[in-house]
Amino acid sequence: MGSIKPPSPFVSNSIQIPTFLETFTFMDKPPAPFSIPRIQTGTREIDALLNLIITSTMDALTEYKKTGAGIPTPYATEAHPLDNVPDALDLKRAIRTLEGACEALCTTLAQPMHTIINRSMPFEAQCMRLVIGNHIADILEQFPSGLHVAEIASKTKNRMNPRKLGQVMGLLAARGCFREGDIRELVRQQSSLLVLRSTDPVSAYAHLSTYESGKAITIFPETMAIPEYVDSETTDKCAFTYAVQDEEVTGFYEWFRKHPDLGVASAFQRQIRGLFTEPSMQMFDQSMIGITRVEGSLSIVNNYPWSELAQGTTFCDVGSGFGTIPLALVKAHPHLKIILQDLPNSLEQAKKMWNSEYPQAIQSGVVRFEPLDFIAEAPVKDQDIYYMKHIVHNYPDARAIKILKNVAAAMKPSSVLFIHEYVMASQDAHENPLAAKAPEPLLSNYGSGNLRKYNQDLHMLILFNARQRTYEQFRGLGESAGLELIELVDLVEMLVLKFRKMQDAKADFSDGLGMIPALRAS
Ligand SMILES: C[S@@+](CC[C@H](N)C(=O)[O-])C[C@H]1O[C@@H](n2cnc3c(N)ncnc32)[C@H](O)[C@@H]1O
Repeated sequence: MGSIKPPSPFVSNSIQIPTFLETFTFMDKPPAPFSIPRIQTGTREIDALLNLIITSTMDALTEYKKTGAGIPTPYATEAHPLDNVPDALDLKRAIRTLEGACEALCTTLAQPMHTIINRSMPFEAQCMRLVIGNHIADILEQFPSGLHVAEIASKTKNRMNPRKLGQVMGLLAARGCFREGDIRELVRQQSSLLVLRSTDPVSAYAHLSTYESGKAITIFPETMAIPEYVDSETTDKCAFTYAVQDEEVTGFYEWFRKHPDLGVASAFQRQIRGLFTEPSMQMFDQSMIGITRVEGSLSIVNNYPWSELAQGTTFCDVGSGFGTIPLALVKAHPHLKIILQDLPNSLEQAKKMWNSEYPQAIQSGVVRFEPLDFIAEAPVKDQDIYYMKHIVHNYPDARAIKILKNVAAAMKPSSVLFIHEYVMASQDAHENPLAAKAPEPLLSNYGSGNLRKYNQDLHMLILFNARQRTYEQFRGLGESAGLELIELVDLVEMLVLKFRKMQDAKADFSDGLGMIPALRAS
């Protein structure tokens, strides 16, 4: 037997790999350019991944440093310093690389069977649903130093079985949610779990993902072999409607309206401030507020030159839900005038929310509420800006084009339409001029660093037979509706695509798509 050579020692180019603390102190002295140690393991790709992990960690730490709130620790129990910051684009950028690199390193070094089986057991989603539905985070919040799982179980509505709840909490603790104490059954609240309290919209979004979407994803593989479903492009023949086929609903939204007592609604209806009339839809709207926070959509408020727009510029949110974005916008830029348009029920809820959050906007007429069925009719005419977030992704192409044509019909020549959506990576890396190019050796789409985008794509598939689209697909949809794409705003996780009515001259894309320089993707 030949001798086995010992692995060569890891050399870190004369500089020791700094601990986070040392690194942070180092960065505290601005004039000194900080140098990242070059790690040499003997494998170029591994070195590159390790370096990405270090540099992106430093970038994330810098963001915490900027807030002055300090760096979160894994077991902190207080509110997370950046959880409610509307504009955390630089942190998002750092985490995208960090997650992509960490996962790439693990999947490179782990045995493939380890990776495959881990991916095949997404049990935590249903454990999360159980925990949300039983208000475990609300119970734990009353006991900052922790509570025995048997006591938690005894405080739940149906007095859950403590042993079984313990198993559920054990898995969630292993996945970074909740924290087990020194005695296994002592469970403490962790800061990340504060968002699971029933008053937090992120919790509504998590419940939607695990209950309604959970039903659909479980049955989805079967639908890929059922003749009426396999090639269906309509919302009444998707995985979700198959999962609830006994009820003969025509789609997701109809099911919601029929079930004020199920899903997201049942988990929350007693917790919400009594503002709303229709619990299921109120909770859907809550979950939309949750997703708005998670995906960082509010960063549009700080990353577009709203203040340069003329006094009285009109902004019409088509399919507004609560109108979370215009609410934040008009608070920051009171010279804008807002119209919210949605189906009558949703609009009633929106009006109540604005009345509670910003009544002066209603009193002064800065905001108006105009019912609309965007499939059957055009929105209010001649607005300066039309805005649609998470609307186009709910519909297969034919429907999406119909909706866009209705918007185009309302637009005057100077109007613009903002479509705020996830934009998928396309086969052609050059197709989307703003697509952030992931550093090597990450996958060009950042791999797991962009996981939510891919999950959202599946979400649209199973609930609506729809999809998230590529830049090129958006441009094509726009052209089919008489709209041309003239500008993009990169918000890291999502993009805003700006269209105008098709004019004789094509837009000039040579200058970064007419981007305002400050908004160009980094
Ligand atoms: C996915 S939600 C997005 C809500 C909001 N834009 C946001 O991002 O938070 C879709 C919205 O479209 C509304 N909607 C569905 N069908 C509609 C229709 N035919 N006409 C007008 N609004 C509709 C729903 O009521 C809901 O508020």
